[in-house]
Amino acid sequence: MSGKLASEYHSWKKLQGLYDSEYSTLILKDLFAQDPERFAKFSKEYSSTDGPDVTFLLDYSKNLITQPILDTLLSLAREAQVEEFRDKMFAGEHINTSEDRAVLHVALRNFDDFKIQEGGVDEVAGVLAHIKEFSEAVRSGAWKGYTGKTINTIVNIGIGGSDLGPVMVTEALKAYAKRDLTAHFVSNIDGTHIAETLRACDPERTLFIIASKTFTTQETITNAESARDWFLESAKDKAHVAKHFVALSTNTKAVTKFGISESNMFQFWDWVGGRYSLWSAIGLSIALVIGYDHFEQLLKGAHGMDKHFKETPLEKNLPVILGVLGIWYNDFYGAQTHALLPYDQYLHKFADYFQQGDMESNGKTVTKGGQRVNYQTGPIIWGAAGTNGQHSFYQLVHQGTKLIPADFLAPATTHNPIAHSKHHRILLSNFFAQPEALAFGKTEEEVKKELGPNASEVLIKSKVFEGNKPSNSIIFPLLTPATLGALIALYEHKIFVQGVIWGINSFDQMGVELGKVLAKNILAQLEKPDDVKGHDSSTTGLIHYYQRYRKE
Ligand SMILES: O=P(O)(O)OC[C@H]1O[C@@H](O)[C@H](O)[C@@H](O)[C@@H]1O
Repeated sequence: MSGKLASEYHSWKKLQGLYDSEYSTLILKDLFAQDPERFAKFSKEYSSTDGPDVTFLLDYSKNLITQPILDTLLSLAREAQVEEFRDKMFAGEHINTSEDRAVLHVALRNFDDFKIQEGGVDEVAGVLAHIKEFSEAVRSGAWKGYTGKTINTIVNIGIGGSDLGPVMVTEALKAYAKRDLTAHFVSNIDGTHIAETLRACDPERTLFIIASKTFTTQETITNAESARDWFLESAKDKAHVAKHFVALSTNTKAVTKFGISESNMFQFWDWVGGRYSLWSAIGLSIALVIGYDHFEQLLKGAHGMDKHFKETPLEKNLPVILGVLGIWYNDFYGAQTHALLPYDQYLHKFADYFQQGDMESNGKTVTKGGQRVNYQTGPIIWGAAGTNGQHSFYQLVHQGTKLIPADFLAPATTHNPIAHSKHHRILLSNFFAQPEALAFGKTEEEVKKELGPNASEVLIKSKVFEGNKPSNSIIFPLLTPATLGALIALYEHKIFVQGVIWGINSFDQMGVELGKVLAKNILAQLEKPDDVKGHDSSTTGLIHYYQRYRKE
């Protein structure tokens, strides 16, 4: 972020010119026909340079680009000082300017490789050791509940970044899970969430993990208090809380006030953003479910990607390539959304996770310098696991009027090769087929030939696929903890690159505050109709309607 609006950059203007003059000739079918080397030119294999072996292929050849367009997109990244800002992030500079904070989730998975200056960074190893010791004690059965029984259930109580990362990763790495330890995740303030979860829990064998960076989040604290009340109905003595409640937080004072002792608190620091916190103490539930060693592999896989992002020239830098391709569609093609489509059931929460990761980071209208942008910023992120999506929303992606750039992800091999991997081969055939269909479509001539001479004009038209829909494909050998770590870090850095180009602060989240303030005010007015004051007629009418049915 050089203080300019992105649209003021020379490369931005050049891209607009390229779009205007070449848009109509950017036809994937032609681009592939013209250049037999297109796949070789526009695909890259990632291989980690240290730590656990991670490799994957990123194929970005099915994008509406030529080499000059990609070069100009990379010039834009350079002009926006992506490299300088990346280096500032890794150096611990306070690039989260509105909150005057460093942005150092990379320090949580650094293992002493990069030199990072910031208070707390030297405590990371100690917290990891605490996570290791505690998770091993619980998993081995050495940690006992208040009646001397082992723990067989964990309940992570958190929301947003204190929930979505652990949920996504524990689902993604279920193949590595300890099967006799059940994990629940309670996030919603709706009492149904905690009530239904507690029905499945035995107070003598349940560990509650209260995950909250601030330890002030209304949903989390209310759910935690209800869990504690439920626990004490059986345990009676408050002293037993120590064996069944731990906290993950930056706020020691609030944690101890809640009744959790400091020795059962896992610390992290204000330079860890909530949506970047699964690598921190917030990952305790992950370590409990998959074991500390696998958790460390996850971190090391991410570190490998950090190294790639930090040290690779922009032309070969995968997060940068994904970032600028996203800008091309978002800002020049006018695409509103971006779909994440993993062909892996284990990754069924991947898009949910990056809804917060991307949309809370880059859903901003004002630059770091306080100017209103005159271009689009963060896209709407959505998606679902393949092949389920094919039977629901793909119709619109293929034949609707909207351009939806998509990323397809899949493992070449599966943890569950049932029926001699028949399922997996069918899954992968769809993973290969969908981007092909999106890119190349089906012409009217092809449809006519298929339907024969008697087909009606209307039927023919309805079966045409215009194609020319862009996508990236990412294929990796197997979904291991280290591979998942690298993939998450890939997307984190993509989001970073885009935020720098748009000139926004990707690391605050002021936009979630107003609703919280209004809800607090309304909560105090819910009892009596006469208390309802200061609202528009719609809000007042809605609250009055509720009051007709209100119960204790
Ligand atoms: O971990 P905490 O402090 O309870 O916060 C949970 C979430 O709270 C939300 O309000 C924030 O927008 C998220 O970024 C955050 O992850």
